[in-house]
Amino acid sequence: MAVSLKTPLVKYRKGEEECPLEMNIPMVSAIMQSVSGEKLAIALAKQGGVSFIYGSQTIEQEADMVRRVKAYKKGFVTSDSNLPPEATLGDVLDLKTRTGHSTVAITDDGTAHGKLLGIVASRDYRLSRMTHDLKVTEFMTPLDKLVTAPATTSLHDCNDIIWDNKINSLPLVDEEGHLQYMVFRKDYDSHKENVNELLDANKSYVVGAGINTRDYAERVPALVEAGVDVLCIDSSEGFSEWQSRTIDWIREHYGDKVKVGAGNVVDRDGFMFLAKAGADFVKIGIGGGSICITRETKGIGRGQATAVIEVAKARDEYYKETGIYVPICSDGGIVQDYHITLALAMGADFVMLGRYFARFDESPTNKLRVGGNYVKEYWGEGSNRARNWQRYDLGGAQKLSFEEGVDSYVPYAGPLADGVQTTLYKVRSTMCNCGALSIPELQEKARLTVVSSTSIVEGGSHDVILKNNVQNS
Ligand SMILES: NC(=O)C1=CN([C@@H]2O[C@H](COP(=O)(O)OP(=O)(O)OC[C@H]3O[C@@H](n4cnc5c(N)ncnc54)[C@H](O)[C@@H]3O)[C@@H](O)[C@H]2O)C=CC1
Ligand SMILES: O=c1[nH]c(=O)c2[nH+]cn([C@@H]3O[C@H](COP(=O)(O)O)[C@@H](O)[C@H]3O)c2[nH]1
Ligand SMILES: [K+]
Repeated sequence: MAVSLKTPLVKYRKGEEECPLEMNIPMVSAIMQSVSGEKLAIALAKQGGVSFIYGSQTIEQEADMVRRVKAYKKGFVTSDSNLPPEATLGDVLDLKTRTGHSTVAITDDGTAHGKLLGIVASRDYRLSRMTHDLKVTEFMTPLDKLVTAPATTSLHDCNDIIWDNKINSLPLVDEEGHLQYMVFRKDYDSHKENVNELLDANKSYVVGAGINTRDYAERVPALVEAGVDVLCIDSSEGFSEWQSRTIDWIREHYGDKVKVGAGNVVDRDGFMFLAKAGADFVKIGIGGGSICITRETKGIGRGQATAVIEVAKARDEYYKETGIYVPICSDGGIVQDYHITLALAMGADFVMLGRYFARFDESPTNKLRVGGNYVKEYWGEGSNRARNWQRYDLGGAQKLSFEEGVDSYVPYAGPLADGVQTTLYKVRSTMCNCGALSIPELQEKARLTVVSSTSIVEGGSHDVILKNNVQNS
């Protein structure tokens, strides 16, 4: 389909200059422990969107996650299964159970970047003939019998070496013999280009990170140093002096070079406040998230559609007055794929999703089997589980005594790439129905109408006996 889902992530003088940071799809992942870790960030950037790495962790941990996303090289894997030469067959088997990987690098210090001594793969041992206390050095394929390549070898050449030598994995070593990466034969298919992938000028994946309105003077420099592309202040309350102070501090120290979104707001005044404070984008949504109980606990918030429609008007008004287009993001509450299309039609430039992404393989949480179904864990940033990492307080040392989010399970949904591609196929298809080949065109052409509850029932399958539900006795 010739439909473009390109959309601006940060403000720009529309009509006069290119947006300095655009996405290829209108999706970002929520600033949450249970959603946006480095794996999800890489998987989403491959599809053309951006993750905001969660800020509810130490500055060092967050900066390290950003650094690892920026350092990621497609097809080059940092080995997660490594053992020292003293290790035994028993250790190999234990490690295999833990990582699920059957290729183990034997390095002098047992780390991913130690001096490479050999490789153990399944074909190197026979459990029926060997005891668990046998040393790996007795049965590994030693370095002098291994095919390796210099760390600077291109992925294309690595794949040729793998095919020519009929091997399953190729270790890449630096000049001192330290292991740098592994390239695996089975990953070959995923090495092919992703047409939508979102890269910076150095061909690294684009990644965002969440910040707060307290430790920004330390956190922002660490994230910038790690190579972050865009920041976002993570809070339920954007219409606040704390946020303008945070943006002021960033402008004072970095000018416009460091991009920072702010939020959340739910009305015109909130948007105008943040736009004037200098936010690069503005995030909308209080209380609508699937794990949010803010409206129930505090009685604040607003219906998501009402909020998006009002803020979109304010954005257009601000653009008319100043020539600056400040993109807006609808955050939370997306359940059906078509809700994304609706949010865009109502004027959002992109959407932020938590529950949606938490369901995929790449989210950082455990996959469990509950009641015969696979699920993944998903918890709110305002839940005790998330807050326990520490920062939560009300100005002083006193801990908040009530939760604003829940801890939950969501149905497991497989790999992110498949999920996102299916979702966006539907979005594009609806855009075609509306005669729109781009998001701005959708915003202009889509006709929104209020529906009754009867109409919603009518819209689903009804008054038929679904074959799936017929019990065969
Ligand atoms: N979108 C939503 O509806 C909601 C989202 N959340 C999520 O929960 C997490 C926590 O959100 P919030 O509770 O809004 O966090 P927050 O850190 O923005 O605010 C917590 C409290 O600290 C105060 N505060 C902020 N900066 C301060 C400073 N520099 N000095 C002193 N006091 C300061 C605030 O006024 C507020 O009372 C975020 O991840 C947020 O996205 C939580 C509730 C609702
Ligand atoms: O009231 C809340 N308590 C929480 O604990 C909480 N954690 C996240 N969020 C917000 O929910 C958004 C994700 O929503 P979805 O799961 O519906 O995509 C996120 O992007 C946040 O805006 C919270 N809101
Ligand atoms: K809710």
